[in-house]
Amino acid sequence: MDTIKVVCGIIYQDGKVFICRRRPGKHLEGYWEFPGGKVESNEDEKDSLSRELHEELEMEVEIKDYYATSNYSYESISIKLIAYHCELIQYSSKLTDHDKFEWVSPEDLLDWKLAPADIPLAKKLLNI
Ligand SMILES: Nc1nc2c([nH]c(=O)n2[C@@H]2O[C@H](COP(=O)(O)OP(=O)(O)OP(=O)(O)O)[C@@H](O)[C@H]2O)c(=O)[nH]1
Repeated sequence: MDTIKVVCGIIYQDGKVFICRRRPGKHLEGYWEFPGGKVESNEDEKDSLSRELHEELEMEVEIKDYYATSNYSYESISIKLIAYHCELIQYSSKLTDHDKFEWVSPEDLLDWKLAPADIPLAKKLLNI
């Protein structure tokens, strides 16, 4: 089975975490996710995360430690979602692939309709 490697950021500001909702027309539209995107072949994961956050959100972060990896399998494809802790430097509120964003308390994360591979990352933040 093919595996898609995706990187995402667990981005904090004032104790809250950034999530955004995939816009209509996108795969997984209406689902919330930690932002990021596909890692291109031969691309470093952190470079990829910086690039995606800049392209999709005009967001700059300081990428900190590796956090965790979540694997999720569909019928014909698997997603390997690799997460890094990040600290926000700045963002512009511009959205391209998303139609909404929120800063949420970690304990409220599971109240949002998260994409399937993002759910274990949210649970790990809550130690459940
Ligand atoms: N974060 C996340 N991504 C997922 C999950 N399941 C899943 O298929 N994906 C896919 O992983 C990819 C994430 O990369 P991306 O954000 O660069 O995707 P995209 O749709 O903008 O890229 P594309 O326009 O090249 O398809 C998407 O194709 C997304 O649909 C999931 O549970 N969480």
